[in-house]
Amino acid sequence: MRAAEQAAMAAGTSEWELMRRAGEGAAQWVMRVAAGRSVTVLCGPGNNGGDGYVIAHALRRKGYDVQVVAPVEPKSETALHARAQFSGEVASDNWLRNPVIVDCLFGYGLDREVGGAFAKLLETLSTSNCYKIAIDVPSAVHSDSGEVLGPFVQYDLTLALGAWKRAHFLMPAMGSMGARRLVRIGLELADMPACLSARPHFSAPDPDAHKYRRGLLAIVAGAMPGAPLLAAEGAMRAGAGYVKLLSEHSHPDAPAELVIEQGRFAERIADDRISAFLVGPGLGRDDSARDRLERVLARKVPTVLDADALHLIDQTMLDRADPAKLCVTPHEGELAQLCATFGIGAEQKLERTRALHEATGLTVLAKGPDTVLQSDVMTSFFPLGSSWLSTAGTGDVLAGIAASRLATHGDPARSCDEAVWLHHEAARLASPAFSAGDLARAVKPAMAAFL
Ligand SMILES: NC(=O)C1=CN([C@@H]2O[C@H](COP(=O)(O)OP(=O)(O)OC[C@H]3O[C@@H](n4cnc5c(N)ncnc54)[C@H](O)[C@@H]3O)[C@@H](O)[C@H]2O)[C@@H](O)CC1
Ligand SMILES: Nc1ncnc2c1ncn2[C@@H]1O[C@H](COP(=O)(O)OP(=O)(O)O)[C@@H](O)[C@H]1O
Ligand SMILES: [K+]
Repeated sequence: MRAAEQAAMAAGTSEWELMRRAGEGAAQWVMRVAAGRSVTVLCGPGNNGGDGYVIAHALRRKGYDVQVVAPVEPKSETALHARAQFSGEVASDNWLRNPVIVDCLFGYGLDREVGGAFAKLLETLSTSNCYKIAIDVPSAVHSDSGEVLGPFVQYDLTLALGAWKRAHFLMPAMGSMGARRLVRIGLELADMPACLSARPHFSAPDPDAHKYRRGLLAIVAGAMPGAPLLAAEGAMRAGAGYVKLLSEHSHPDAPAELVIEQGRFAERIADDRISAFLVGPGLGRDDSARDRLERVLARKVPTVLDADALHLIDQTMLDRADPAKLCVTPHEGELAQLCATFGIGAEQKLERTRALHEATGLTVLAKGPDTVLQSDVMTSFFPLGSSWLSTAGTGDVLAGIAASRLATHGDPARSCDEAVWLHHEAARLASPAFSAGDLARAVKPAMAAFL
């Protein structure tokens, strides 16, 4: 963000002009929400506070009753300029008298725990029943890590200025932001190493399609039958032309359209029409599970690794595989396990995800409310999914969808990206209180949203 702002300034746009665009753009949103009600703007010492004075000035010009509360005077030259323009009341007390509060205490310049008068203001804000708007990021949020460094405030609306920051898509910060909207200020944001995933687009199968051309997915079953069946239910609706379950057991409850192959595993996986594998859900962690995983990895076919496979995989197996064709889909605990296996010391989710990719070459889809995808080219973040997804088996469904997409085109990063969107849309359609089976069945109508 700083680099993009520096580039804009080097090209002739002043910092004041950027602040004016940011503040006036944000003020449009504030007015839409306030709809004539009185507004209090909290202004801090830096340029986030500067934005606050621009917002206050813009509201006042439109006839709004505006109170500014600022514990200290601005420190930066541009913020002082903004302060000088605002001719209304500026108080330094802790009395927030209006029904709409705009928080401009700190933006991405927050670099330490919030204390003193600023913390008191945020505490007052947290207990007030007013409508709360955060400008750029909530003021106690560290914009790079998503950590909350002060009193926790639940906002109704967060207006990101110029570009999304990482904290807009990382927990715990994202959980405090309410609705999130982006205010554009004309920055060039090409070649960013991180982005918000763009909605994917799917097409109907080609006119000359047949089941193998559309992709044959082989799901490796193991000790527990439920998880691979859930994965298969998702996979059959996510694009692959043919989904098979390779299993030693019979599955009397399996749907008729799911082909179950029993018999010698080595022969089954040798079929060169298989365009992707899914290994892990229900696999187990014994020697037989390890043996199956090793054999699949040695095939060097695009593969999704989930659940038990994430506990079994190690460097020796990876040395015999082609990591560029593999994606792993860990939840928090599995990510911790993978980091332990591959000697990664990072603490935070984003750093762990990136370090795991760096160390292994695997495409990493780190699941959770703040899902992060790390591939060779990009870190991707996603809009928030339904919190009803927090139920057992939904990860198996996600793995099935990702493997199905992988079977259709063979690109691990694209598969994971598409799978998150399909999973979220299926969850939206199946909500509320769905089971993993309901979710898998909702993948079919979810597909329609992306055609
Ligand atoms: N630089 C630019 O070109 C633009 C910046 N904009 C705004 O500027 C913000 C960033 O501005 P700044 O870099 O000035 O940073 P901030 O306004 O976020 O705050 C930094 C100031 O707060 C102090 N500070 C940090 N943590 C503190 C704490 N815990 N307790 C007390 N004081 C603390 C710092 O010493 C510094 O004085 C963005 O978030 C955005 O709102 C926008 O106006 C768009 C243009
Ligand atoms: N609170 C939440 N909000 C949004 N998505 C969630 C939430 N909790 C879990 N999820 C999603 O639900 C899925 C859970 O996967 P996982 O933990 O592997 O479950 P399981 O192993 O039971 O299948 C993941 O896709 C995750 O991103
Ligand atoms: K803020």
